[in-house]
Amino acid sequence: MLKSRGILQTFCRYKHGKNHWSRLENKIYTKDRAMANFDDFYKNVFGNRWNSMRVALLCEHKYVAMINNFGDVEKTAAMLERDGAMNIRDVYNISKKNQELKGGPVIPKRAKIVKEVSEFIDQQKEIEINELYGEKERYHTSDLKTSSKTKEIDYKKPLSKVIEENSEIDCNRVVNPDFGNAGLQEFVPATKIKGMEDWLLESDHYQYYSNTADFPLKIEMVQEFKVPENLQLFTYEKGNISSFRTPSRCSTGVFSHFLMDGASILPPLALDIQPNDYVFDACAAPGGKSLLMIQSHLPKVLISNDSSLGRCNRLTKLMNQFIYEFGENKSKHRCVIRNEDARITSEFGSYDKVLVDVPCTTDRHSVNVDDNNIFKTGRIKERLRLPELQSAILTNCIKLLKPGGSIVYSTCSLSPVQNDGVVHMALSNVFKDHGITMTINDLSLVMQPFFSIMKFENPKGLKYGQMVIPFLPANFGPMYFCKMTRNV
Ligand SMILES: C[S@@+](CC[C@H](N)C(=O)[O-])C[C@H]1O[C@@H](n2cnc3c(N)ncnc32)[C@H](O)[C@@H]1O
Repeated sequence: MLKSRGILQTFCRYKHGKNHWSRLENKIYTKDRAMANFDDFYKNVFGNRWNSMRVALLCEHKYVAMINNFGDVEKTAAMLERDGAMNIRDVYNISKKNQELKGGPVIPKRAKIVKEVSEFIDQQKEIEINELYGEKERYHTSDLKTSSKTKEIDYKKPLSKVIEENSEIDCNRVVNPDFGNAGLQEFVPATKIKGMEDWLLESDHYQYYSNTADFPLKIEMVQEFKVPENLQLFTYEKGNISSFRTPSRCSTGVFSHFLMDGASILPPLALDIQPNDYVFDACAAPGGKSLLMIQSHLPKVLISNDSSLGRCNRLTKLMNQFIYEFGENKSKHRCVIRNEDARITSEFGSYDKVLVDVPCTTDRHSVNVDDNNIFKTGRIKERLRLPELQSAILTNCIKLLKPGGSIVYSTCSLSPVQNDGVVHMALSNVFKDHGITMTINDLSLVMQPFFSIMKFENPKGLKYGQMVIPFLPANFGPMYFCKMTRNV
């Protein structure tokens, strides 16, 4: 009797409990919310191409293997070659040579689509601002648009004159007081959407791509790019979905190789670190990109910084697993782990190279894993504030550069707001607040030899940076990165 009651209770729990199949079927998982959000936003940005990116994001992720120079290098290289992997430096050099034999690379063009996208977003913006804030706001927004259009900056003028005139433009503008001093209006601050969080989608409140740059800007095409001699990075060719062996312990006790998203190698490589450079990795944890920079043996000093203590601990653990005697002899490896908010680091003018790999919507993670997902209902404000956080980190990190020093900004998001939009905001901030001007280093030419192993977004669709997009035969990314150099 007792036994049958137990069975009945279990049955009822199963039938009516939270794990009942009908409940599970109807449950909206956080990763589904993330996908619904991306479907809404990215379809408008990428059109039909979003469908193939979407499939790739949901399928198995592709990795590259970085050989650990503190382990048994030859043995690991031989093992990877035996398994059919190719050295990325060889792939790059051969592709480059082939391009030259075919008459040289095609000079890429930018920014046609940007205009179309921005026009579309402008229309959206008008409609949505009216809906959210009423007619009064339309008056302000259109006023702001006209005033910024009527007074264009002449970039050939001396900097001091430009600053003087720029401040005059600011004074003449009708700035919407509800939007703070955001003259460029890239996005509505998260504080302005209080109470609307439940139904807000990404594209409902962000406004980006201000076509008018109210700062002087030079764009230079980078002509030279090299994978450093000390780095041994291996990949399988496009279409080959073999996976790498699990790293094993070497005779020195460290792991043989490190597996990372293939597109993640590009931001630190784009930095083009030179021997004896002082390097700052602003958002370093869990540490893949810092590890790559250490493996190149190029930096004189690398400060690997992260604002999260827990993640700094993960970073230290990673370094101990891959760098021989890291804990005992940090000075030998010239790598220092620091736990600081990169928005307030104040070593201004100190670094030759800075990497800013910011927290973002981590698109691939968000559509696949519920845990630690930024699309959780409780994290809406944090998510909507991301562009503010990203631009504050980038703005401060630009100030850490020596004149002539370079910075690479990167995200693993497809969102134009978090990518070109944040770069635009930071360029505007450093000019307006500190008179710092930057040159965009356009990497679209030197990235072309990577086309044989990764899928890149057409530079026409981007304003400042490059982007590796998810693609089934080469399922890396997404990874956006933009290189800039501080003018003297
Ligand atoms: C995308 S992850 C960085 C990944 C890392 N670069 C790598 O290659 O492994 C972003 C990191 O930024 C850190 N972060 C967030 N806000 C920060 C801030 N204000 N200053 C410094 N780090 C921050 C997070 O703790 C997180 O570890």
